[in-house]
Amino acid sequence: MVGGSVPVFDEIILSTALMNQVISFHSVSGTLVCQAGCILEELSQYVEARGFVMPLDLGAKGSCHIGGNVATNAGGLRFLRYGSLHGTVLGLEVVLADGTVLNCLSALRKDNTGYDLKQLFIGSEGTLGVITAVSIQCPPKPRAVNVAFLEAARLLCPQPCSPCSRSLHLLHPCRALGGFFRSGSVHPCSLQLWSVWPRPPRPAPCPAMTPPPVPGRAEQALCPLRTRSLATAGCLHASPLGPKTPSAAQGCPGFAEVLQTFSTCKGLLGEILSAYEFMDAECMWLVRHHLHLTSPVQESPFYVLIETSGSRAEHDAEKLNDFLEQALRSGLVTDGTVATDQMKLKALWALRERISEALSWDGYVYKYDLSLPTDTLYDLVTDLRARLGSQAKHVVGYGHLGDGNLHLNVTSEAFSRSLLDALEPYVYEWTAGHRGSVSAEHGLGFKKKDALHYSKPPAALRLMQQLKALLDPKGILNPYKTLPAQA
Ligand SMILES: O=C(O)CC[C@@H](O)C(=O)O
Ligand SMILES: [Zn+2]
Repeated sequence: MVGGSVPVFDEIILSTALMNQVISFHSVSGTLVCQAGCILEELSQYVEARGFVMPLDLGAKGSCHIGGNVATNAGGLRFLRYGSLHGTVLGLEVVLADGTVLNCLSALRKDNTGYDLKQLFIGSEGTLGVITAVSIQCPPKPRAVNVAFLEAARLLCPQPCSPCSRSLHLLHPCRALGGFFRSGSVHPCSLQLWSVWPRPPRPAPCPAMTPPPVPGRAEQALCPLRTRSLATAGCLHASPLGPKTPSAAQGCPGFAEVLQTFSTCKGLLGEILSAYEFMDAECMWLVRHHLHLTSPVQESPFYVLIETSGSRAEHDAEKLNDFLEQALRSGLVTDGTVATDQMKLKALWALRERISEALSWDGYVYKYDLSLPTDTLYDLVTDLRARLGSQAKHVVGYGHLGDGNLHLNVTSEAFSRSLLDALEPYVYEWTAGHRGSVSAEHGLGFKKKDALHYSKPPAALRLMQQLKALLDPKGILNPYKTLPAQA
């Protein structure tokens, strides 16, 4: 993503792949101590067999090493629940540039003895030392995991109908025309719609809705009190949220609902909420077109994936039902599916996790990984669509909304200098203008190092240079990366 581990000029590649042993695991505390070359997925399987989980999970889990995860301070899909590696890593063994083995491989939860040196190496991208072993706190394995994949709503029937006043809202007559209720009724991927609830009899179509002109194309239906087709959205008639701010409502219809769903979700799911991810309609198009994945919900400008992880299935299901009921009743969400079994969970996660892969099939990809205040996070995407026009093939936004992390990706048939010039420094300036970060979770590597000053003041850059000079005076550790040539 940022070329952090890619040799560019005269580097020597150092692989820790053979350092792949678990050193110890404490079955009461859940503290895992292992060598740096252990593959994340293998560690996950190891600790899961003992009733724990790794505090991080990434799309790249099948190949990435824990040492690299720590060196890059990888974020990923469990960040919302378990936080940053700055919190879960208890200790590190690091080889310094002069060959000193710095053994700070503590397994203690509390150790307030002076500077917390391990923190310097977490996220340093190998520029200050080579991580050779990691001590990490693993949380207990949740006994119940649910994933809900939802269509963020911008469609509300202006006429409340009695048959759909509770959780059956999903069977709102307006929706009976589309989605899972089309002929066949069960989606090819066989995910059951709201399998947590019994399926009620199908109600008659709502008279307030015009039937879709083409059978099965429910997205073309027009609500008479709305001005635009459901596919293009934009009509906020009867929105449960009332008037929106221009940025959230006019800039990107539907995103206000994504945000409001997140607030509702935090309030109602509380401690069992473990992921809140979002993707826009173009992402869905890409995974469908390039990877042939099928969407379990109808066309929508935005989709959200919510994961809960808890210790008692009934308790979690009850909480999730309450949340879904509220989200559906208030019209924040209009369609969705819930999964509890492994295969279905994976199928839903794949829609989100494989966006990056789908993008790489689309052409040349310009990638940005930004931290932004959530309420303005998507404005950059809409702004760029207008700015780039037909120069770009796709401008997409997705990411870890729960962490305020936008993955902004732009594709074009081939690399274009003029497109890059339209993107940079514009994206960085926009981000700095909103007090965001130019790298939320992927680091700076080779490609983003010169953008560091957009997120750090000159004094911080100077201190970083001084630390580098102190720990690696000859500049042999991951040279040309992370720090700009001149502070
Ligand atoms: O490719 C990207 O833009 C992000 C990749 C990864 O961090 C993800 O969340 O899918
Ligand atoms: Zn990510």
